[in-house]
Amino acid sequence: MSTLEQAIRDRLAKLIDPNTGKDFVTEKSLRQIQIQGDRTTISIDLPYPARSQHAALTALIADSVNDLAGIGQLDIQIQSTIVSHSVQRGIPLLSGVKNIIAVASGKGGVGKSTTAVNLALALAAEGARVGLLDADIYGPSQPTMMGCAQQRPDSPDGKTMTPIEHHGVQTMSIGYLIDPEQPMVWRGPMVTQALTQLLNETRWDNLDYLIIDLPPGTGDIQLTLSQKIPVTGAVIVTTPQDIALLDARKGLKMFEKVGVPILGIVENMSMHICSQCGHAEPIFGEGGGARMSTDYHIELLGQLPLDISIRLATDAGRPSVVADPEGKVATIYKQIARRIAVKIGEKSQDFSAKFPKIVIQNT
Ligand SMILES: Nc1ncnc2c1ncn2[C@@H]1O[C@H](COP(=O)(O)OP(=O)(O)OP(=O)(O)O)[C@@H](O)[C@H]1O
Repeated sequence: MSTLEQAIRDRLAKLIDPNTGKDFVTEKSLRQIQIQGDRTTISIDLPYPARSQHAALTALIADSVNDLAGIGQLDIQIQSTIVSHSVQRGIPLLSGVKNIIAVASGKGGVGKSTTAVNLALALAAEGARVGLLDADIYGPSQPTMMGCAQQRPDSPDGKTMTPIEHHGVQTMSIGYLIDPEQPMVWRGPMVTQALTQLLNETRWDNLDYLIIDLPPGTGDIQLTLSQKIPVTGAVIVTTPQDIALLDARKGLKMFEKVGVPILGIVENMSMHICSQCGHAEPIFGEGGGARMSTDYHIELLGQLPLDISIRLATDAGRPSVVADPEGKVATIYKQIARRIAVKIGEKSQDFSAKFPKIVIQNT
């Protein structure tokens, strides 16, 4: 290793990636340093998608090494590689999907589907390949929120379905297959079967992340699903209200029971901001998510205001991250999505596909 290469490595070993809080050497994202004549190329390979961060990271790295003697013309290349991470023991990974993120809530109406759809869009905006499975079988709202309620999935082989791609996300929902006017009167085991079928019989195309919008609650359906689906981590959506928090706590316990790690809590409808005067009022209480996060040592990933623009955007089939990508709300969703991706990137990798299966036979 040349003196210059060592000097660059030493600088990057002290430089903190603001997204992970770790230096570039510890987070193993420094892939290569190439010095050819008066040209230096530094290649960074991040474990999380970060298109919106490329300019800031490039400037940060350039600033930290620019003064080194002999660096010449500096070229900083940043890319992301998302790999599969471990899931519950004994459950095989799903073909075409690297990581599954379950979005859950203890009770209905807290904004779980709105959060799931915006997180999926935020990860896609950062450059990841993303899918969204609407498992909210009693109230499939994703087709409307994603603006593709009129579409029907194709089944070229008559056995599997091609997901419907919209706003850059591959989607599947029971809502595409049933008459939305007909109430669903399915019992627990039928729901679980329908959902696992929907998940397994969709031809997910090389996804980095599949977001699953789980049915609300913590009953048998949710428990069975979390035992059958290979989940990398779960996100719990709650409002700051006590009752919603009590239910969210049950959600935490449920995932703990089946060995699914909790990536964090999203507090929705944290504060109402008056569209007329800008006055902020905590309609659903204050600080609940933060208390829960402290009590259970779980990260509070972010807080969304109760904002009419969020409802209008999802009703119109263009969720906030698509409708106003640089707006305040989209920025919060993108921050939450990045935190989730970083947390997944820190988890241990799943090597099951890389190692041969060892079978010990008794003779
Ligand atoms: N932060 C917010 N500000 C304003 N409206 C919101 C917000 N979050 C969600 N909503 C609206 O609240 C309603 C319920 O949201 P959503 O369908 O996402 O909840 P849910 O928890 O998935 O409900 P369910 O599980 O019963 O389907 C929707 O009309 C949505 O547009």
